[in-house]
Amino acid sequence: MSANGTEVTLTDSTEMEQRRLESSTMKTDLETGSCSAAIHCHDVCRSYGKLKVLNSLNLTVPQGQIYGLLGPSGCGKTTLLKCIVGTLKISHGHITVLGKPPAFPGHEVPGRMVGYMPQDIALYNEFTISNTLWFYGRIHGLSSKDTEARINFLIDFLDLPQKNSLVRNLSGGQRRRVSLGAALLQNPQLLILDEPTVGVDPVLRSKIWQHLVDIVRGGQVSVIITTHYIEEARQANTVGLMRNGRLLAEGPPDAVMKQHNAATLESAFLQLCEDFDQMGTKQSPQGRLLDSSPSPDSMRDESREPILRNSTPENIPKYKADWKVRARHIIPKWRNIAALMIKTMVRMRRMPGSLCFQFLLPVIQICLMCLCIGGDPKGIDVAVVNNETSPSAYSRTLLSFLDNTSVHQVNLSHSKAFAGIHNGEYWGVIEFGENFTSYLTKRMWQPRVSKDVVEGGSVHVWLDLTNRQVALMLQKKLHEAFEAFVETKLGSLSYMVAVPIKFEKPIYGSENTDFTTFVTPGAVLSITFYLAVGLTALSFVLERKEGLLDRCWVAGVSSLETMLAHLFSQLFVISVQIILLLIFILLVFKIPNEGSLALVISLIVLQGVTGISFGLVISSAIDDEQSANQAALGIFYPNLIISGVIWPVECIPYPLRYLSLVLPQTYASEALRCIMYRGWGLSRMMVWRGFAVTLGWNTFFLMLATVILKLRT
Ligand SMILES: Nc1ncnc2c1ncn2[C@@H]1O[C@H](COP(=O)(O)OP(=O)(O)OP(=O)(O)O)[C@@H](O)[C@H]1O
Repeated sequence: MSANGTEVTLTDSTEMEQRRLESSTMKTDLETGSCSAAIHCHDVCRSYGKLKVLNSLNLTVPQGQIYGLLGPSGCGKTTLLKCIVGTLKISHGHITVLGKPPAFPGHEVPGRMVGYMPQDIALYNEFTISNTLWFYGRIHGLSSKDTEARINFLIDFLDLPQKNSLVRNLSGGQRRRVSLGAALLQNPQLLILDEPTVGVDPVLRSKIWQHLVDIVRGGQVSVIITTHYIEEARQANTVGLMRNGRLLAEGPPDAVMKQHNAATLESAFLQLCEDFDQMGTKQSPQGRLLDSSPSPDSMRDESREPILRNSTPENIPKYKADWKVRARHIIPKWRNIAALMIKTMVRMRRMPGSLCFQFLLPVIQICLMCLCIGGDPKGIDVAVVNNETSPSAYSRTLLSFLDNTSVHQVNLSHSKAFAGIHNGEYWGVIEFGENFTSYLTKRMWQPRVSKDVVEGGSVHVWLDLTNRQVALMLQKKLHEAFEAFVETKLGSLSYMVAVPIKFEKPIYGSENTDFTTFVTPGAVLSITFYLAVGLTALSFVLERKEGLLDRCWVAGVSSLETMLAHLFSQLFVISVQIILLLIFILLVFKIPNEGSLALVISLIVLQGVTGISFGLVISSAIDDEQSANQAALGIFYPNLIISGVIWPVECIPYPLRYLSLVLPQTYASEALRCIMYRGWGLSRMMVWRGFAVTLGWNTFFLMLATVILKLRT
């Protein structure tokens, strides 16, 4: 069938001839990059799970033309555009864009050659219009002068508000125009615009179309545009009418209308849909929804090939884009990393509250920990039953040595004291017999005494052992009080009643070491690690959800560059956090540091990097904030508990202890304790092992995140 000189129906034989041509000329064209079509899609299939969205689709966007891709909502237009720019992989078929498959090594698609405006707004809300355009200008390597000139042109052309206006304060239509501006910025050879005119007033819509007509006039620029306003696509050189993942027709708008004797493109499209539905009902009652066929080829249905097709011999594409390789530039570009880092800094500056919170949160956490964990309990109520009445009785002297900040003595009768402890009012009962002083004197001075003397000369203590920390403190305070009492009464002879075990000066650490001292190094590492995980895990998830990651990728930013830029920016935040943390633990809470401060800082920074890398893994693998949060929170307690941060690893039962040892913070916490409390350096195994394990995890997480991100973009 021929509607005019350029339109022919594709037959089986021409299809076969085309395939033959494709395979024979593939090599040459990949090498030269020459192709008369700006975009050529051949037999393209793409599914989301069982849902077949693109179904053996063939499409050709001629060089230097506007191609209007039309179709009802959900027919697969956006999916097709994503496959064309390379953010989605196709499951079957071939695509060439400007002569080579998308993401072909060395090809600037994705990159400077393509301007992509996704359907989602995909703009950073904290940016101004100017920040947005500068950001893409940097990525495309435009000079400052060119960027400035293009920004001024686009602001004027797209009728944008002042360039210092924040994106978050713009209306939906204004944002869409900024997004279009970002796609037009570098004057790309190919423009891929997904519904650029939605929410744009008719005057501006016609201005945008006029601009597209102007830019393709020279024959160098090609445009593929999707729109819901079918009639506006009459200004396109070619339209493609899509339905259920297939192209129903492709050709100049007038020819499409003429062929269907329709007065409007819309009615031509309606008629095509009806024809297609009739054919579909006869041939396939199930339609296209369920992909039950294993072979895409077997699903080819030639009767559903485009009814109109622009397929002169010159624009039959000669390629085969069977490239599994999605590598682009392997060596990261500093230009892209710098652009992404500047982006993060600008966003941080625009959110001072959030930045302060990020800086202060670790300090608040460590302060709370040092203040609330590890100290002695205070003001513990203890019932005292003293059956001695004399003011000079030893019992009174002994009680006077009991630390009264920790122990609050309540003098009671025996019955009231026991009633109180049973009612939970007191943590213990301390009782002295009526002859305590005389019996104790006998015990001190006489070598042999009866059991009754020993009994009567003892302090009797009943404890509520339901709170181990309180009970241990009471035992310790009673021992200290007794030692002080003996010292007072016996002076230089006090050794006579001392326990025959003498604790000499400690080799490492101080005699007054407390639980806070043990827990602080591990807590510092955990806090740094988890804050980094939290901040990172969400950032990528949100960027991906808003289409920002895809947009950067299409602009030419690789996964590795995204990772490195995020890592470097977060290092800045971590550095400030660590400086504040160290000031507080060393200067305010006086936690000792016998070792090298440089080693302490390095280990904490490296643990922060471990947190960032792990956050990157979470955000690369998970798509929504809730699941990312759950993953980050889910590992928090198990990791904290079995890393030996709060309780020694030596208490962990065996199979779990092996797991504990391979976790990122177990050896690192031990190493930090060795540096800070033993003053050890890198020559000690316990120190270098902490560094080695941390570095190992960093490398593993970063590689894993890069691979996941690469596979998923
Ligand atoms: N990530 C996804 N996972 C699963 N299904 C998806 C996904 N993205 C799109 N789809 C489905 O694929 C089909 C085609 O979607 P697509 O966004 O390509 O349509 P469209 O033609 O661009 O629609 P519209 O004009 O409304 O934007 C729809 O049925 C949609 O629900």
